[in-house]
Amino acid sequence: MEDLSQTLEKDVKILTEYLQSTGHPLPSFDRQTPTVVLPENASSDAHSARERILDHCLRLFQLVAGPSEYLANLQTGYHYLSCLRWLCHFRIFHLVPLQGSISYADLAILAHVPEGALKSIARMSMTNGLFVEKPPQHLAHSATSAVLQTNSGFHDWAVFNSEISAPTALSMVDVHDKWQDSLDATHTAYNVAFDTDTPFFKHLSQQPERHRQFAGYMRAVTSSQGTGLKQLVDGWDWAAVGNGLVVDAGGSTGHASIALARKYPRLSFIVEDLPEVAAGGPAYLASQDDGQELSPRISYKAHSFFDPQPVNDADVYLLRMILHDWAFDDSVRILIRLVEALKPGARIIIMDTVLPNPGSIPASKERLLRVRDLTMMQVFNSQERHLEEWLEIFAKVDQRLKVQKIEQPCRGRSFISRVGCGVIREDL
Ligand SMILES: C[S@@+](CC[C@H](N)C(=O)[O-])C[C@H]1O[C@@H](n2cnc3c(N)ncnc32)[C@H](O)[C@@H]1O
Repeated sequence: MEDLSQTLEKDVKILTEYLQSTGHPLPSFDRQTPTVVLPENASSDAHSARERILDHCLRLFQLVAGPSEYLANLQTGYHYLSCLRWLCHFRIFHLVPLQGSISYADLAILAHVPEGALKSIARMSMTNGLFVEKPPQHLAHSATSAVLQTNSGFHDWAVFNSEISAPTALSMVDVHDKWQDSLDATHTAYNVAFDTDTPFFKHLSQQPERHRQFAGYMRAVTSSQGTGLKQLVDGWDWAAVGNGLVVDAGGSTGHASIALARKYPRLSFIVEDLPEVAAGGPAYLASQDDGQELSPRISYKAHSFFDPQPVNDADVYLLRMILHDWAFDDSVRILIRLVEALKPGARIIIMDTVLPNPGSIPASKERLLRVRDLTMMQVFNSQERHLEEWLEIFAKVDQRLKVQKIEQPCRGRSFISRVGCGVIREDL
């Protein structure tokens, strides 16, 4: 315990000195605090210190709570999520004003909810950083709860996690009772939880509000510290592609292509996704401040990556956070469609997680990768993969495929490790 607290003290000093010397605000519970503590381009020492602080705080908490308080603390996780769902559903994040406060009594009338329940749920959420009670019997935003009003992607993320991901996770037992060894994309915890035999993305596409929410969820994931687009934009030598064409396969409404287009003005992009998703792309692009300027270089195409690839003159085919959604055989099929379309010198860039060995990175980081691994299993019967598992997929696609380069952008400082993996046909 003392060792951990001594290291913690040193790291707090490193982080504080960095923030002060660069004019960034210190972390605070103040309502106006920035949503990100350290900018992505901060020094790697500062990022490493912050990561160690997170990890040591977690370990100190577990150490001092001791085994006897383990279960009591476990309860907070599912209660925080059910409170989050309730607060989103009754629009509490939007009804509490960004400036000042509102009394519980007035808020209960506006939200059409019982005042007593509102108080209990808000007060539980306050123990987790959402809202503050200031003055007494009045609710005001904290910096974190305010983001759930001001950033629609984060609100979508909260709804999606509490309404879809949490019930899915709780159905793991039922799915493995029912289908022990099946890797079928319709034999998942999601299928059990939502009583459907339709695979996730198809099921989503049948519910317009849900698939809109999922696009927001993806944008929120992309703007969180550690999973940001900076790793995509700076983690590969895109400038070397010159004035080439990039196909962003499964590119949602185009946030990754937009980020790349901003930094690399010579590149152009075709964002492909399922018809319902691709249809929302132009409006999303138009909603960007520079949307008009970028639009000549970004177009959208309804296309399933299981069908023959219609664009065969691209220089890069990007699969960002795609293959982890698909089990081995489907991942092979998706890649085969791209290999068929590769012109000489073209490449496939895969941006996905390469899992570390258990215990080889701090638990505060590893647990977020494991969340993703479990989510892939629960929703798609897929998984996050270790390097050997990636190599097995590539070998099955085409023996001529070779991995050209594997990069871990921002090594040791990204909150979630992502690896860019360039694959190119050997004979081209
Ligand atoms: C996890 S999201 C990744 C989105 C984006 N590439 C990113 O990095 O944020 C997976 C995307 O794959 C799309 N998708 C699912 N099935 C597809 C298919 N058969 N063909 C094309 N896109 C598909 C989904 O609609 C969704 O936008």
